[in-house]
Amino acid sequence: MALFQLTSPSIQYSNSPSLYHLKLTNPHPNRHVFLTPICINSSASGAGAPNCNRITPVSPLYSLKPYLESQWQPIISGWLCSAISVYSLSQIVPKVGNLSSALNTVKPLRLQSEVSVLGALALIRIIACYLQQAFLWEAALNCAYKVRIFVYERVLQRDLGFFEGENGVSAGDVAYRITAEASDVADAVYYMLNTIVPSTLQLLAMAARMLVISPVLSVLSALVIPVMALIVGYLGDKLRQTSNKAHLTTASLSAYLNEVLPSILFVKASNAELCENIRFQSLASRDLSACLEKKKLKALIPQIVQILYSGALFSFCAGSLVLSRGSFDSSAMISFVTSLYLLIEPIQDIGKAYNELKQGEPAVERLFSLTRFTFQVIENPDSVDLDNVLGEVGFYGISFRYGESRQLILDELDLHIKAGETVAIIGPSGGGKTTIVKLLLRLYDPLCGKIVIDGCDIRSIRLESLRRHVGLVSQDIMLFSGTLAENIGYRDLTTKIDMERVKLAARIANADEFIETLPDQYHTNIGPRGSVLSGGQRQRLSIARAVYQNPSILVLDEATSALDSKSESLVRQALQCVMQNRTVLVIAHRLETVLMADRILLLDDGKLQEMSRASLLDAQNISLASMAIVI
Ligand SMILES: Nc1ncnc2c1ncn2[C@@H]1O[C@H](COP(=O)(O)OP(=O)(O)OP(=O)(O)O)[C@@H](O)[C@H]1O
Repeated sequence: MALFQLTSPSIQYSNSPSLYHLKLTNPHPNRHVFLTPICINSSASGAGAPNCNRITPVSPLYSLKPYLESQWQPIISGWLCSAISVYSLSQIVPKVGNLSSALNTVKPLRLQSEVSVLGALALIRIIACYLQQAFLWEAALNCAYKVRIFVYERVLQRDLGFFEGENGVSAGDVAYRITAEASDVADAVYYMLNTIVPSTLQLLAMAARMLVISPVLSVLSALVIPVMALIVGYLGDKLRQTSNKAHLTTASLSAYLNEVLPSILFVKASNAELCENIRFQSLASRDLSACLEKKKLKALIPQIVQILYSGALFSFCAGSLVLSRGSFDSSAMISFVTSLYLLIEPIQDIGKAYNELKQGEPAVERLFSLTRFTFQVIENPDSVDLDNVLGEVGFYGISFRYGESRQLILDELDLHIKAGETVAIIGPSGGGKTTIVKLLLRLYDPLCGKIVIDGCDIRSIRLESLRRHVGLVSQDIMLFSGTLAENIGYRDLTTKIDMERVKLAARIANADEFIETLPDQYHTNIGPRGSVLSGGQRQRLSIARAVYQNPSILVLDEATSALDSKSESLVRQALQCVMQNRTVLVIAHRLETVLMADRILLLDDGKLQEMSRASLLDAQNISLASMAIVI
């Protein structure tokens, strides 16, 4: 996480009333940071006070500036090639005129030399054009690559609250933005780079040549440009709107697929293929209409440019014949018309680039909107690393709720767990047991109260250090495509997985017995989300992963819920072994697992109360059952 210090004592105003500049210094100078410029619109507040509710980006494309700057080398190379290409084109045009007079005079030697010079120039232009496109695509794709990397890094930094709850952003939407929309950004950047210099150069070169031949006709032909600009501008704005709509419909399609396909087992078991087909068709048809509208508009803009300019070309050709009678020779006439024709090409390119930019704008905006946020869980710049953790945990006066309008889930809750102790928390479904775990991992911060580990407030511990010392076996088993070893040694995935530790962890979690029966043992690929494994095997694998991490505090959130009784007893033996050297917080619904704990606490109405084993057993069939506690 990059924290910035505001060094300017006050906000400085620029000449523009709608822009404020903040001076920020990065206290981590060795870390590369991109800032997204924003404009704070103060018009509603008057007297220059910034209205923080009305923060809008200066322009979505402006966010790309630092990425473009980092690609200056291929950009300059591409533009140099375009200058060579335009120069050769500007030499070709008069040569075409000369060729026509050479044809008239029928001088074979002159004809031969004109043809060879023209051929050489054409070859130079072809090579330069190719290199120009290659360099500019390199810059555009590198730019999109860097944007992707940055956006994904920021997405991973976002608080858990961004991904869950009623306003949570779906994984499919995020995936669509980082894949497809980032590709749209590459296209927009390419067309922008290809227009700024190459098309402008060609336009200027051809316009200069026309001016030399006939200033009057040139000025007349230039009159068409403002008319075109107005029409294209209007259509471009429409294109941006339809493009935004198309991005949203495709993103919802992607979000839908990301939600349903991982649950294919349930869909099939519920005979829901037809229903899902209907839901998909409805989303796909909305996407179809939006994309069709966008494509039609995209196809229309260059055609309008072409019609306008072809009409102009026709009128000017006819006009030039009348006006220039006697004043143009045939070669000047051919040069003028060729220049005019070649002037259309960059104008069309500008039209296309404008299309791409308008289409890319919403993509850039949606991508960078993922990166603009304020942390809810803030890491204190002075936070410390914990080296050796004994595992004493304390919750003092903790209150918490998800969102201001919601009711309290935890209400001044107190909990003290001694180092090395195993505590089981039971309680009604939805009572807040998992929420306690989220708070311990600092995935959310409590409204009030404090949580301490070995006497140290977790707000003053570096998040990475805190989460290294607290291992979690969660309710939803999270496994990734890859081998068994990669899943167990997940912590060291990008460094070096210690195979000895992997095997030891698998043995402790009683996962080794099934792993060793597999053909590739620890190197067996477990498929998407561990689909080749049974529920019990997946659960033991996730326990092995927590054991590999060797945390001082282990949280088992219903870790044995998916096990059959044989596996559960195997895992229970394993857990007993794991529990010996660490603090364990068990959230369990199974009586056997609960009874493994040193202490049992009941979470009810946001508060914890201790239960004796005897009362737990007594109450098993009466009051606990009436509180909807599953044991
Ligand atoms: N991200 C969230 N946004 C809004 N509400 C949430 C969120 N996560 C959980 N809740 C709500 O908070 C309450 C407590 O949830 P929690 O998952 O902590 O319960 P639990 O005791 O672990 O339940 P279970 O035993 O069924 O897993 C529930 O009512 C749940 O609907």
